[in-house]
This record gives sequence, structure tokens and C-alpha cells, in this order.
Amino acid sequence: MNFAIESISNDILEKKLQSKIDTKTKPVGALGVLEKIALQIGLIQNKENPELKQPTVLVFAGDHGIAKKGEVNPYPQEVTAQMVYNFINGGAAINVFCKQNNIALKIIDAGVNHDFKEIENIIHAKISYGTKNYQDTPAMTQKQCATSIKKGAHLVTETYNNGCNIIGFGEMGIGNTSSASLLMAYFTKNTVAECVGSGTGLQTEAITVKKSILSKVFDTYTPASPLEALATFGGFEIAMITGAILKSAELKMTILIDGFIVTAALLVAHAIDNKVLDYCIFAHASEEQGHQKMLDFLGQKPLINLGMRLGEGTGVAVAYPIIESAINFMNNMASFESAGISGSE
Ligand SMILES: O=C(O)c1ccc[n+]([C@@H]2O[C@H](COP(=O)([O-])O)[C@@H](O)[C@H]2O)c1
Ligand SMILES: Cc1cc2nc[nH]c2cc1C
Repeated sequence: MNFAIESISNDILEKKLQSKIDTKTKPVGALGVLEKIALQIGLIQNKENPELKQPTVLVFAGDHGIAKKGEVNPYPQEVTAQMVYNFINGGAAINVFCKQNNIALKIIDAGVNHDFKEIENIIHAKISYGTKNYQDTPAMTQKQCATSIKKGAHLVTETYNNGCNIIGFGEMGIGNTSSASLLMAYFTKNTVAECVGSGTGLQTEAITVKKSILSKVFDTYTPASPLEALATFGGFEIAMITGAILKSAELKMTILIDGFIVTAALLVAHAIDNKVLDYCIFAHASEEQGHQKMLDFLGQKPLINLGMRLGEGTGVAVAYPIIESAINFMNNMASFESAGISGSE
């Protein structure tokens, strides 16, 4: 399960890309973050005319043992499966935004506590019917964790082989903000209380209870490696996203990072190989309170901040047109020379 990730650093190409950006008909730097995105994608694709091919969002769904009790999640566990049906029927926010922006969408059963056996339009990758409750035992075995990572990686390879070069990940899993908070505490060394937030809408008192339950869980374990932390606190959807992120970087795809839970999966990938960051664009700042601290830990700025906290990959789908703008200006804007305009003295 080794991923061979190369750094995108390339001084000669970077100079060429920067010169192409700087000679467009605009004051130097005037397209701000769009210029940074064009440069990054040029370096990722190793070319001066980067292009976006078959943008795709993979949404991984999984259930969490702890969510059965309802102590840390306002919505019941059944909502995970119900939302998967909503994705399949095209009625969820991620369906609407992907359709709007011509993004392909794939839904994956990573480990929902429901049988989708007869259902089409879903990728069957179930590891188990939900994780175990980490209040009693680690969420999954090391073997299940490794299988999840491999499946996530395999799905990315398939998508890449179909011609995709820009990919985003989303998730659905009642209770998964708890997993993400525990992983955040492990990797960023913030206290659990600093990592826990309202998830799908807990009020202040209930957040205090969530903090105390998860602090106790955190103190029960001493994971010795990133993979052990993932197996102990993770969800199947989170582990698949970790594998998917690592494989996407290995394949030199541009990776669009969504909200709190997807960034938690990235924290694991980053601990395994920090070069993954070269390939990542951070789509949005989630309203979930720990997300900003995660972004600070990784030293990243998100493209947009709309107060969203839905998950599903919706931040990615909404921010995608910004990336299209970056690639469009790079390929289609005139230069001072081609337009016959005088540059600065
Ligand atoms: O992506 C985010 O930043 C985000 C923030 C808060 C909640 N969510 C979504 O809400 C669900 C988990 O919330 P909870 O309260 O059940 O832990 C899960 O399906 C996530 O997709 C997602
Ligand atoms: C309705 C609903 C939709 C979601 N989408 C992602 N997480 C979600 C959680 C709930 C509760």
C-alpha cells in the first residue's frame, strides 16, 4: 500500500508558467488567487496549457457505530441510507450543483448499515454494515482499514482511466464529524474539545456532552501510527477517501478538498506523505468550528467561505467554476504582445 507521490516543484516550468501569467493583458498579479491556481495546475499537469478533463466528485457513504446511540448526533443513523437513496434519485444538493457545473458524480457504499444489493447507480464497496462503536472497541480492524484504502485508491484509478484529471471527494455518514474530530485531535494535537463542533446542528449543551464523550474515547487509545489512528477513530468512508487522495496524488490529478470530514481524511494522507498537499486545492471553509484550525494546521486558504456545513462534496461542486475561470484565463486571454497593448515601463 505504498503510494509513489512526486513533488510538483519544477523551477524551469514555474518560470514559464509565471511569465505566461504575467504577460496576459492585465496588471501583474491582478487575477489574484486565480493566478495561483493556474500555476499550481500547470505544475501538476507539467504543461503550460493546463486543461480540466472530466471533473468528477466521488461521494463515499458510511455508518458509524457510535451514532446508533444518538448521543453525539442529532439525526438518526438511518438518515445515511436515506440520503444515499436521495443521491441515487438525483435530489440532494450535490446532485443539483454537479449537474449545474457539468461535474460527473459517483456514489459509493463504503459501509452503510443498509443493504443496497439490488440497487443500481451505486458503487458497491461495502466493508461492513457500519463501523464498531469506538467507545467499546476500535472502529475497524487494521485489515478493514487497509481494504478501505485500497478500494478508495482503486476507484480513483478507474476514474482516471476514464479520462478524468480533476477529482473531488464528498462524504455522507451520520456521526462522522465525531470521527473527524478525533482524527483532528490526533494529528493536529489540539485538544478534543477544540476539535469538536455542532456537526449537523447540536446546540451548546449537547456539544458539551459530545466533547466529554469524545475526550473519554480519545484518552482510551494510544494509536502508534497514522493508519492505526484511522482504524481506531475512522469511518469506512473516511478511510476510502484517504486512499483516494493518496492515489489521486500519485496519478498527478488535481484534488479538490471539501469540508471538515474530507479534510480529516487528508490529515491522515498528509501524515503518510506530506507531498499530497502539492495536488490539493481547498474548495471552501466549512462552518464546522474545527475546520479553520485544520486549514491553519495545513497552512492552506480555502477558495470560498459561504457558511456551508453540509458535506457531500458540495463545497467542491460550488467552488469548481472558480477553477474553470483560472484555466480559462490561462488558455484564452490575450497577451500584451498578441493584443498589441503596451506593458508597464
Ligand atoms: O463537510 C462538512 O464540513 C460537514 C460539517 C458538518 C456536517 N457534515 C455532514 O453531516 C453529517 C455528520 O454530522 P453528525 O452531526 O452526524 O456528526 C455527515 O453526513 C456530513 O456529511 C459535514
Ligand atoms: C439531511 C442530511 C443531509 C446530509 N448530507 C450530508 N450530511 C447530511 C446530514 C443530514 C441530516
